[in-house]
Amino acid sequence: MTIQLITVLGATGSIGTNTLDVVAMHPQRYRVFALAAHSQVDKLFAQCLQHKPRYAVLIDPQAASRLRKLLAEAGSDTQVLQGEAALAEVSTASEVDMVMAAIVGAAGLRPTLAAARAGKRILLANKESLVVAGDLFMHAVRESGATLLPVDSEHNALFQALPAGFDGDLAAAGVVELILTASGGPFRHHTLEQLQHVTAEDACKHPNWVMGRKISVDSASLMNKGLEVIEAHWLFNTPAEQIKVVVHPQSVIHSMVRYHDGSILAQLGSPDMRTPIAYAMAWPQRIAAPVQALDFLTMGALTFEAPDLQRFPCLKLAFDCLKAGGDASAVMNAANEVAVASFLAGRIGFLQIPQLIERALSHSDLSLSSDLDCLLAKDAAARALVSGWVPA
Ligand SMILES: NC(=O)C1=CN([C@@H]2O[C@H](COP(=O)(O)OP(=O)(O)OC[C@H]3O[C@@H](n4cnc5c(N)ncnc54)[C@H](OP(=O)(O)O)[C@@H]3O)[C@@H](O)[C@H]2O)C=CC1
Ligand SMILES: CC(=O)[C@@H](O)[C@H](O)COP(=O)(O)O
Ligand SMILES: [Mn+2]
Repeated sequence: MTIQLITVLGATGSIGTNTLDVVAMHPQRYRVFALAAHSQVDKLFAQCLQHKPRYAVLIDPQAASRLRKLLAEAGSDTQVLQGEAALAEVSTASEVDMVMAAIVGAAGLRPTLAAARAGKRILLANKESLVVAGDLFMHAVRESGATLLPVDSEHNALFQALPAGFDGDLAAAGVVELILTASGGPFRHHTLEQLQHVTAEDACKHPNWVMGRKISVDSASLMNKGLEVIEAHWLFNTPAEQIKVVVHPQSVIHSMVRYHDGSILAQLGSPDMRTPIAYAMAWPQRIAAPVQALDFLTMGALTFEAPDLQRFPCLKLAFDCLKAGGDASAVMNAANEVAVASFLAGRIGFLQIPQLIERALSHSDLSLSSDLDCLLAKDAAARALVSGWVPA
């Protein structure tokens, strides 16, 4: 078996760490080419000692200098690169077979797009790449012949439940609709009054998944599901009208595909990202993943309910932006990133997140452009607007 080389963008995060768990379980199959992060030196240093990548990348120059010193003292051969351009370098190098795209937020777009343009096998966790620039990203994948494999648990489930070789023709595949499951987050039973007082710590206590702080807040506001609706639209060429969201608090069914003949195909599993990560790494084969097997006899009832758009308006905002097209989703995403960071920093309340996004959308001159520079300019403008509205 030939060993495949992987670059992990966002190596120190929740998805990055889970990816390295799967890599460590299959040393005869995978080896790390590069590990990249923003500024977490100590964690990246430990990962470099364990996985011995050829390159380590940090965005922050001081952090990169410190890592370089630590690795030299430890006698490591890993070379440290710094800055955004290095992310693209380690994602497009000719030796690289696959890129795990697990940087959080729109910051992940440029290197992931570079990997797409270079025709790599992309394991896509960074849903924001598709939310900001889905049209041009999918175009780049088609042009280069890159292989795009969804890691996000719902989209990985949909990919597994769609026919093999699905080419985006829903009617030909007999598909009626995609059904995304949502846990409902930690505030599923909260009233609007209670939602006024929740803290960042409350929001980061997801009932089923252990994840980074930004996506945890998105799950709590249902913006995560909104981002995922847009992600599903681009990945599976599915219009908003054929994407449904159902709240399923147990997070056992990861999503479903409804077919014309009345069949519904679902993918089930323990809520552990190492399953979709292993699936994407090995596809079309399957490899073992270090996850707990699902036990039907102890899991209890699986339940379903409709999402409440009054208490969680972010989901409706995302559907509206998808229907509007052009740069609306990029503006929404940028406003959400600033609002979530402000909430995590204790500067705004939870209910201000959708309010700030709505305000940003109504103050932006939305267009139907899908040009990268235009999208990035809209992203920057929305960030500046929302930052100006948040108390220091
Ligand atoms: N966590 C999960 O279970 C799931 C996550 N996803 C998606 O995967 C992505 C990653 O999520 P998650 O792992 O939870 O996030 P984390 O916050 O846990 O990790 C984020 C990673 O990105 C790095 N990073 C942040 N900003 C930059 C930047 N500007 N340039 C380079 N690297 C950067 C961080 O580095 P540092 O540590 O140095 O700051 C860290 O390695 C998100 O898009 C999320 O929506 C999708 C499905 C499930
Ligand atoms: C693990 C994963 O894919 C997350 O995106 C997860 O889906 C979050 O859960 P909810 O957004 O459904 O609460
Ligand atoms: Mn998900």
